[in-house]
Amino acid sequence: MAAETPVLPPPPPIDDSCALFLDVDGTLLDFAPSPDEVSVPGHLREALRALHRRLDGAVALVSGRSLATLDTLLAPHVMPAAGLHGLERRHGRRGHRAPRAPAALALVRTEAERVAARHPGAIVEDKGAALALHWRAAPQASGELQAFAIAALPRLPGYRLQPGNDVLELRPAEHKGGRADKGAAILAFMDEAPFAGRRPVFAGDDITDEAGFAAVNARDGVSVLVGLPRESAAHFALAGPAAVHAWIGAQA
Ligand SMILES: O=P(O)(O)OC[C@H]1O[C@H](O[C@H]2O[C@H](CO)[C@@H](O)[C@H](O)[C@H]2O)[C@H](O)[C@@H](O)[C@@H]1O
Repeated sequence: MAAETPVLPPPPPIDDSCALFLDVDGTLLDFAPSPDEVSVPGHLREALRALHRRLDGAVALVSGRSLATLDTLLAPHVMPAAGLHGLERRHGRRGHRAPRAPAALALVRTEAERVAARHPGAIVEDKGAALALHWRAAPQASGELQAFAIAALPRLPGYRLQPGNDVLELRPAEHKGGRADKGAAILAFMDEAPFAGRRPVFAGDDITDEAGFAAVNARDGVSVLVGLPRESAAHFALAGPAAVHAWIGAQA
């Protein structure tokens, strides 16, 4: 008989010694049929602003979205953030840009769009250096889109597949020869004020968030899996974005 997925306890309250790292889709925001259809509730903007003040600025978004998209979603609030699963990072004047897209990616995108066009609701999201093939609103496209991405991978040297929630991405594996994942991004923030010296806390829902969980666990931090129970390195769990909003909105 297969071992049951353990039921994880809720995370402890966020206190003033924490450095808080937050995934976006599926953690702060409810999923929508397409990337452009998400909505950011007013109370969430307020909670993020209040936390930013309370933790002396030690709050960052750690997302698969691009920094430009995160800024648009949260405008006018501009937060420290890592985008494209750690391929880009911004903290004031520090951080690094995403690598340039190789010329071959443009042709791969055009071909992916042709595949997606056969399935109403399927979406190709151009994120610059990364390309995401979405099937949330077109589940029947899942097999064809995944097969396309797997077949296209050898045409993009240095790229790898990034699975996610009803999505498969083609993305650079590394950046400037170094690790480019959510864990590396969190550790880079933790080397900088005002994050340094605090206890890292990271909440996320997806496979890409596992690298973040491992990073905060290694620093005796708090790792929070959001959503349905599954095998994970996280030590704590919350049921979904509404529970995350209540947690980050509560005073320790
Ligand atoms: O790391 P995250 O901040 O969670 O970003 C992961 C991906 O999120 C977006 O896609 C997901 O959310 C969409 C909107 O709810 C949904 O339609 C899609 O099915 C999800 O996979 C975003 O579009 C991707 O670029 C991010 O990598």
